[in-house]
Amino acid sequence: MSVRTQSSQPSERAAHRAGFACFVGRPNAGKSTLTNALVGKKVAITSNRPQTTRHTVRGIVHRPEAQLILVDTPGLHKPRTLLGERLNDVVRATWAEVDVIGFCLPADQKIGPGDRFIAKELASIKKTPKVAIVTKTDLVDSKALAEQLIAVDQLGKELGIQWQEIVPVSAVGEKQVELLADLLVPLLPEGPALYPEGDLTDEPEQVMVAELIREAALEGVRDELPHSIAVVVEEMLPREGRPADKPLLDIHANVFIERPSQKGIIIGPKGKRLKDVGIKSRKQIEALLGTPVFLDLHVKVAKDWQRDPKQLRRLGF
Ligand SMILES: Nc1nc2c(ncn2[C@@H]2O[C@H](COP(=O)(O)OP(=O)(O)OP(=O)(O)O)[C@@H](O)[C@H]2O)c(=O)[nH]1
Repeated sequence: MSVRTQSSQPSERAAHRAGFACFVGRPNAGKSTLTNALVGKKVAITSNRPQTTRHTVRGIVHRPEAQLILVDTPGLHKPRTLLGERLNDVVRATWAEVDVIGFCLPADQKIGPGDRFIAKELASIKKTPKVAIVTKTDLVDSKALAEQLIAVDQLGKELGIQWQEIVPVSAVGEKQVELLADLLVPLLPEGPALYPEGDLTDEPEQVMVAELIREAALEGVRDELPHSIAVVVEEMLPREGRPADKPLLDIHANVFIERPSQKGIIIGPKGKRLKDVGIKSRKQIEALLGTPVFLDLHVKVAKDWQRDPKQLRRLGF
């Protein structure tokens, strides 16, 4: 077993590398947080609720010797609806395309059926190199961490997966995040940068804005509601007639729910909840886009959108 704890210096003569990596793992494994920590800016959506990452968001790590493009996928899970099936298809398609897969397993939870389900699927993808990433190491002591590393090693042996590395990291504690990048880079193919320097993601801004609103709308709502919310940004336009040094971006977005009965939950008493969602997501959007924003939110009912292929397409799935 090779568990890395020290950063290595890139050799000066190393060829430039560029390629794609994706993090997989069960919901809440810490994939989005790790993507953010690697990229250094909020691009993927995190939440303490499972399955909030609906869109494939790419974060790009720029280095003098390499460009690492991170594809953040939703968690693979037992599909119960058409949306669930589509999400799993997205995950598998991503696995087949990338240069390296990072399998995230939280340090503070025993390896369970959810992890095994994903690991078995991973074992069937022979060609793509796989790195096991033990996340959230700040939540456990060194003894528990050592046990988890051994369990991950054994899981690989049991299923016939050869981990290229087993790397413990803490995205929140900023531990070993750079090391992880160091270890992923050599697994990428040699080649020039694929994106201009400075790009953090190629996800259309509107999709990222919609995700930020969705993230805010999910907070503090009932357990059954998260899967019933979708957000579509209808329009993003600079306000006309503003002085050049005081721009304002007008954003009009619709928050879709499945049933009229859910409206009250989203809007809250006297509209307070929706107002809070607007304030919170506006701040995030302003931070992301670097410009003051006027955010106009509307709640709409799209009946049973998770089960209706037409609605799914309209909502961007
Ligand atoms: N203490 C600690 N918490 C973490 C760490 N990484 C992630 N978390 C928390 O774990 C929860 C889930 O993290 P996410 O990054 O959203 O997990 P995910 O795997 O992307 O989840 P899905 O989008 O549901 O698949 C959040 O509450 C994070 O704050 C870490 O390194 N340390």
